[in-house]
Amino acid sequence: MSAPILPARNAPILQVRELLMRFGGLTAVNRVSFDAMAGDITAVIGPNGAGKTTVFNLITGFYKPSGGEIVLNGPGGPKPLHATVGHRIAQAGVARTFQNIRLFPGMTVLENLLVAQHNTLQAATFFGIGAAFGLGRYRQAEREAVALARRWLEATRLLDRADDPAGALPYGAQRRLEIARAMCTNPVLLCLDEPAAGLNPRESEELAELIQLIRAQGCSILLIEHDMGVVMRISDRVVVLDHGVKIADGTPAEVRADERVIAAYLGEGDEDDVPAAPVEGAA
Ligand SMILES: Nc1ncnc2c1ncn2[C@@H]1O[C@H](COP(=O)(O)OP(=O)(O)OP(=O)(O)O)[C@@H](O)[C@H]1O
Repeated sequence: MSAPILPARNAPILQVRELLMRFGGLTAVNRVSFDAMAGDITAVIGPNGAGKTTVFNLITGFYKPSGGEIVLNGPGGPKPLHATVGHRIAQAGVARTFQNIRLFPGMTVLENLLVAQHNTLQAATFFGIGAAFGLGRYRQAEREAVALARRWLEATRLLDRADDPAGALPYGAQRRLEIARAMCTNPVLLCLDEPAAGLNPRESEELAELIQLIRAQGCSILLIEHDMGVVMRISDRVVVLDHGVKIADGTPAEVRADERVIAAYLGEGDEDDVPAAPVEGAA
């Protein structure tokens, strides 16, 4: 598998410009602009209803914006995601996970990862014709798909559960499987929507390590997360939304010292979520 040609670190992998999303009379995302740098973990945070998931849904093609631009600087050059249909966005190298886990619970763990590679397998086998005739090219593509799945099962510590139904895994393991499935599409940008939701502190710590491992392998990450311990520890840059508007954008240290950010969280009654620094040595 040849490595995709990507922008150098410190060049944007994703450029969001004046992004606008209206639902009837409600402006959920109001002219938001930010860059996500190649090789970075960029967090998008904000109180409930700030517009975070809507931004993700716009980047990944679930919604079409009312205005503005989203450009991915992927292996094939700049791609205007705002004018690209959802499955083409996935093919361009953007993968995502969801707030609510969306696996195939009756399929095995391994099968969930092979289904994620369906498009690659089809393309390698002349849309299934090769498979029907048992062509070598199909078997080769299948071997590569299983090898990629095994690699991510190892990274997510799920290899020993490969043959179990996905629905039988504990919650934290299902969250890791969702990430493994997204990584089996070989993305250049991974969008994680609240990956730490429902995890205990040890699982959150392991998740933070997994996200850092993914970044170390050259995949840029966009992260929505309410767990400020995770966000402040692993993010290179933090974008803060409030009522659909960007109110801050900077390093974790800059953002947590920002008066507007503190006021936005306190104003929403989410005092527990105020982005304070993680306490050293805390469990
Ligand atoms: N499909 C939709 N139709 C109408 N309104 C929507 C739709 N999706 C989101 N909204 C509204 O847009 C606003 C932003 O919602 P969004 O889910 O993006 O916020 P969020 O920051 O992800 O919140 P949370 O942290 O609670 O998940 C909210 O007022 C929400 O009710």
